Amino acid sequence: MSLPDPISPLSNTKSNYVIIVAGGSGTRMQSVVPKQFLLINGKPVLMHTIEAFHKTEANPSIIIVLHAGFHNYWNQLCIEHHFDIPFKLVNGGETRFHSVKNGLDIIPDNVDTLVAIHDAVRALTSKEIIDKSYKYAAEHGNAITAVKSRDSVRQLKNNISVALVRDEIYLVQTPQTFQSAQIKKAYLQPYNTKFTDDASVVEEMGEKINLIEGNYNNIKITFPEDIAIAELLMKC
Ligand SMILES: Nc1ccn([C@@H]2O[C@H](COP(=O)(O)OP(=O)(O)OP(=O)(O)O)[C@@H](O)[C@H]2O)c(=O)n1
Ligand SMILES: C[C@](O)(CO)[C@H](O)COP(=O)(O)O
Repeated sequence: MSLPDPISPLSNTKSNYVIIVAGGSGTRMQSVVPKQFLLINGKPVLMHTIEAFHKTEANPSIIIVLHAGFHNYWNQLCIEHHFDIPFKLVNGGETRFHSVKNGLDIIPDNVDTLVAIHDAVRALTSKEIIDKSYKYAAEHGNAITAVKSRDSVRQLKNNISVALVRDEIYLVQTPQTFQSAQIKKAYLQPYNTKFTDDASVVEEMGEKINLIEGNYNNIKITFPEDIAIAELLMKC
């Protein structure tokens, strides 16, 4: 376990990175501590997420983005749970965009590498999907995990709803993995509220966005009932 050291850059000892963003406050969860610290089957959500990346072939250097006020709390949790996977802690930002940017800042500029960006609260991603995303991004510049909509979809505009072609609708998840030069350049752009994920930031530069198959179990833990759902899904 590394101690909080938010400013020093990482040395380039490995070729892959993952930035796990855990800088949110979880307002919709309405829990006493932010949802990334809640327990799934006895272990904090964030630890499950880190473990998912640690057991991959990509074996990335792990950057955790957390609000400064929670660094000590997290380090205490690591001691309690005997959690010894190495990581680097970085301060969270005002929005998800700013948190990702803080993570990117400690990845050296002069290194041609791959960077996966992942929500701490998507603890149910899989080893296979993570490895596939690094491999695909290495060949094509980026790889964005997504699943096809299982429901019919309508768009509502000016009080008129229109059916969309369901087979053309994908629901976007994380990991979203990029060649480092591409994602670092994209995050030099000023913040825009339309940036709801990393693909939308890269797309703004005119880059093609490549979708790869995600998994339906990879829910974003958002509302109180999602903890119970995640516990069940993890046992499946
Ligand atoms: N300033 C922020 C806001 C969000 N996130 C992270 O981005 C991911 C997706 O965000 P979301 O599910 O919206 O988390 P919260 O912002 O915590 O939740 P809420 O919107 O309910 O407040 C989470 O892992 C969250 O910790 C972050 O790192 N920094
Ligand atoms: C990045 C993301 O998880 C892709 O689905 C999602 O856009 C995050 O959205 P939020 O508004 O930060 O919950």
